[in-house]
Amino acid sequence: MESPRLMALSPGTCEIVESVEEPDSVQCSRGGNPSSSGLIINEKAGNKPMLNSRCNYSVEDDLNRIFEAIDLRASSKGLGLSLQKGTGPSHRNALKKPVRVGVTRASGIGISEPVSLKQALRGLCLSQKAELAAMKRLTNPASVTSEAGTIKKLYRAVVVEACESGFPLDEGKGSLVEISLVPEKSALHSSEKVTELLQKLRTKALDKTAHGSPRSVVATTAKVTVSQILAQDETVPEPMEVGDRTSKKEMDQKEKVKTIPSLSSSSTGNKVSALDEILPVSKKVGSKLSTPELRQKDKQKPDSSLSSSSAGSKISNSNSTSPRLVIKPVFRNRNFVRKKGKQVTAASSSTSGTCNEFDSDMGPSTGKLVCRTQNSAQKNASKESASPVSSSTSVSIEVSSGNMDFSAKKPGLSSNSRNRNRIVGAEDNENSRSRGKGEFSQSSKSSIGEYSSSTSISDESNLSGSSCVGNRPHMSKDIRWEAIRHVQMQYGSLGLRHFKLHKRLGCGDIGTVYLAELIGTNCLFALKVMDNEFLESRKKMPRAQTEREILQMLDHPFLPTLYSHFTTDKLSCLVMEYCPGGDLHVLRQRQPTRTFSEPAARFYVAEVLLALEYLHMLGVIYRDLKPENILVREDGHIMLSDFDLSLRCAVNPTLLTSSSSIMEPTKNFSGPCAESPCIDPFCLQPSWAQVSCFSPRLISATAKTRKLKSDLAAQVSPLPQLVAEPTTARSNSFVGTHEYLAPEIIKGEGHGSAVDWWTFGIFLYELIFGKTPFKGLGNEETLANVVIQSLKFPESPMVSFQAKDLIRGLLVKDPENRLGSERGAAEIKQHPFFEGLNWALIRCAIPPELPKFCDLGVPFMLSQESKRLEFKSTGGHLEFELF
Ligand SMILES: Nc1ncnc2c1ncn2[C@@H]1O[C@H](COP(=O)(O)OP(=O)(O)OP(=O)(O)O)[C@@H](O)[C@H]1O
Repeated sequence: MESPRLMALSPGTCEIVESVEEPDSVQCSRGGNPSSSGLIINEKAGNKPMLNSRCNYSVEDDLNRIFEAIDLRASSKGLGLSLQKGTGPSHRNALKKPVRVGVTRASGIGISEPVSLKQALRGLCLSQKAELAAMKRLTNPASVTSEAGTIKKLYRAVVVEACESGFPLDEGKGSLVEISLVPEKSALHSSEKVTELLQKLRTKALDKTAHGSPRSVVATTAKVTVSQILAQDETVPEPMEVGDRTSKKEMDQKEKVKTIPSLSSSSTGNKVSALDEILPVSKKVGSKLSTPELRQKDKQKPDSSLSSSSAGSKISNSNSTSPRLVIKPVFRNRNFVRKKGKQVTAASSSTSGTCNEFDSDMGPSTGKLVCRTQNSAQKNASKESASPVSSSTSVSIEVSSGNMDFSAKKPGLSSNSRNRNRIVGAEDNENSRSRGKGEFSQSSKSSIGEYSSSTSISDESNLSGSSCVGNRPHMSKDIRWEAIRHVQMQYGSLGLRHFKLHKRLGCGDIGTVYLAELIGTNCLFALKVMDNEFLESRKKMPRAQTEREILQMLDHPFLPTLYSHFTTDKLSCLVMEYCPGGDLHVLRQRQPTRTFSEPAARFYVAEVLLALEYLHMLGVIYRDLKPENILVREDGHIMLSDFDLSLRCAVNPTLLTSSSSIMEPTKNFSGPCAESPCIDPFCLQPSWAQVSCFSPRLISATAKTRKLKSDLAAQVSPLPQLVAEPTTARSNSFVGTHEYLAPEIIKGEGHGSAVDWWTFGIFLYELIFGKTPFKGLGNEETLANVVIQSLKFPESPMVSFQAKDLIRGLLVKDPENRLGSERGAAEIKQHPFFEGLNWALIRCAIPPELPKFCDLGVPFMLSQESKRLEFKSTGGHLEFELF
């Protein structure tokens, strides 16, 4: 039977397919119609979801019950839960065996004792921040109601099925208990052009692979551009794909209807920030504005409506003949995901929504051109003068209808081109989309953003309140909160007029960032100014909204704090934490060798990893990792910035339990023994060990003993594993930066959080080797290389085996076999490259030394004598000028 929700989807808006799979938490928190709740479990069994009462369930209680149930069954047999390989539908689950966590996991949680979620998280070695994030999410009333309800049902399902089947959990052929608390969400969105391109590319790659060794493939493809491939392919008939695809599509459609009956229609709600609610509406301001403090009146506008969606949740029990209990989400079948992705890709290609933006992005905008020119000038200026604020500096913003014209004037500046693979949206128009980086970046890899509003899954319940003030525990003592509050209280609202702009820090795809001082407070902020009309006309409003929504959620030492945001009739502004150290791209170039030492790289990637882990736990797939987006704080620690290309999706906390299986998956370790039993005579590692054979030879004897002990401990006492990252979320958006794009994005196969681990691998590679691994002569070649070319390491600098092994594990082209794809950041943290790193205390670690000429000369608190900017009205344009 066709789901009414599925029918409600608008044709081609594949993202809605994703957005409708919102957990029922949304329903609960919004008092939504219970019938539209996505939960379908037990309904057929007559167990009506207790929609009212379930809001009171405690996650911990439910988890405890699960653990108790597991414990009972396990202990009654005197065995731990055992994972046995099965066949059929649940076979895949056998492959999803968690790699056991080391010693630390043995404490805190155990199967023999019921444990709380908090304990479980602790035991899983999650960093405190990550733990807080997960706890916060789970203690969020909306999440609790959803997840507690779901867990309860899962619990029932486990117990009922176990009882009915008569098989205890540890008996029979398989006892993997895999519990997904919420369904995966797929943001299906595609670029027809790129999909088509890569379809051909892939066909070509396969042909090549079939006809030669990988090495010869590499050698050949290095010279073949995508256009050449396409040109050749035009003469070659497509191999029966069309018919197949149609029938596949139909089958997929049926499958989708059959397996996802709970797809719900998306709902849209207007979101008015708490700040906006609190603040009175100022007088509407005209196009002419004069001095910032006196004449600028910001009209506080309610935030644009955010597309919200509710989602269905489905938990299907495997009807395997074996006594396995597998409770897994619909999209666990990744083949299905792929099919679905393709199907939606095909469907969306008939609509213009996505492509419109893609196309519109191709055209150069006046604003962007001006911005680029000026940026070049400014970049040069930063070379010539280390002084961040010079008296001769002039920064102006011009806002004209439809276009945003940013300009920064510095006398005597020459252009300094630093285009590195710059395109956004179209390969043939790369120069039109240059992204200025202000003084910080001297080179930039522009982000590709084929994006539609539906990709952004707005979920108000996920936002920790729209007020940005005072709800960031880790920054609660920050005087900047007080400063903002003070101004708000004094003037009733916060607006542009309360800031003086000192200089432009850089401009991106959707706005320009200024170093701004809150007048009268001496506090500095990074003020991101976006032109509403420009955003609307370029269909970039969803990106701006996504960024703001994500920023509002963040509370992490390696992520920016959003202090406030306000909207006038012309501009949208984000008041963010200012990061004075520049970005890692520039910092790398300022290293004597233009590369970071391995310890320095390890430090930076470790902090980035924690930030990504936190984001994933919040249901954010970052998608745009690159050195340019890693800003350096005053204290040398990092801050991941720029979230407009991020994907919001449901977190899919998964409890993976396996036990006696001592054959831990080694596929994620790409050492010589990763794929098959080790035949290396020097390999001392037992065949069941989870590390590749290089470990015994490279790690210390103590570390080796510790490892073996922990492995043995894990063997005796296997523990359930909580994976709280969106490992199965899916999107088909074509977003990212060429050199950093994951193969699955390029191929348009649908991607999930594993793209962040791919970019993480490229990122580490670039920090260490000073270049990205697949860069071609042009963007097309780069894309082709990403998909086809095998990974190679330069001979210099000399890099440890661990570093290379980590990169190899991350840069696995198949996302399913990529390190991190199964258990997220936890998997990566355990890699020997990070051996000895104290994750919890990394904030207190001493960061790599910053070059003296870093932009740290800008005082955190400006002196009263500092230069200031004022608004100036010039014929309909809004200008800020330094005088
Ligand atoms: N909080 C901050 N502190 C200091 N500089 C910042 C801050 N945020 C942004 N910048 C600078 O401003 C520039 C523009 O940032 P922004 O996030 O708008 O765009 P972007 O990173 O260039 O990319 P995109 O076009 O994808 O948005 C950045 O390159 C960075 O150098």
